[in-house]
Amino acid sequence: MNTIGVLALQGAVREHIRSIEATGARAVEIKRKEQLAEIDGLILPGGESTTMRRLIDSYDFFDAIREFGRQGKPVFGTCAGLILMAQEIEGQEKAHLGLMNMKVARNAFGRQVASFEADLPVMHVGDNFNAVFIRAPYILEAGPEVEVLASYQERIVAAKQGQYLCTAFHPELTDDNRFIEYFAQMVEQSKMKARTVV
Ligand SMILES: NC(=O)CC[C@H](N)C(=O)O
Repeated sequence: MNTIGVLALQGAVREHIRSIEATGARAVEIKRKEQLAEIDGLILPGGESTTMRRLIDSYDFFDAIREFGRQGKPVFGTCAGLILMAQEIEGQEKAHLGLMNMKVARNAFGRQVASFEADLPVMHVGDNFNAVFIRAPYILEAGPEVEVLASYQERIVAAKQGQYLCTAFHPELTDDNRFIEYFAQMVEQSKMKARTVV
């Protein structure tokens, strides 16, 4: 059985746990970096990226998460998690984990439309995915190795780069489990690959 962890320092953790369990995988709240050794994939949840970064540093997660990804293990960032994964953040001198070759803008849909829903076609996932946006970022620029999975009003809102996956919206807030199932498949494939290498 595959085990997927959710970084549980801040943000929408419980909803992700529920959606992971709906795929049949085991779900674990990750509160200490040592727990990363027990999981096959990691979710960085929505919340507040600056606060989450502060907690990542105080709990010494920074290098541990980067190393987790470098081993080829899948990491999925939603909303604030997407911001954490970007190599560049508009208007900020420094990025956070820098796992994906992309530049992102925070709170990018403006105040009036801070939260909204849209039904989007998502590559590999399917049509009419109910995307819930909450003070969402979007991807301003993506490098050639980044595959765009979904856009909304010509802004990129979901992407994949190898073992890294991210969404500006919150798939864990809907009952539609197709997105998390896609991530669970990435986790399964990376485990199979690791087995054949050994
Ligand atoms: N729902 C969310 O995760 C919002 C992200 C938040 N606006 C940030 O900049 O971190």
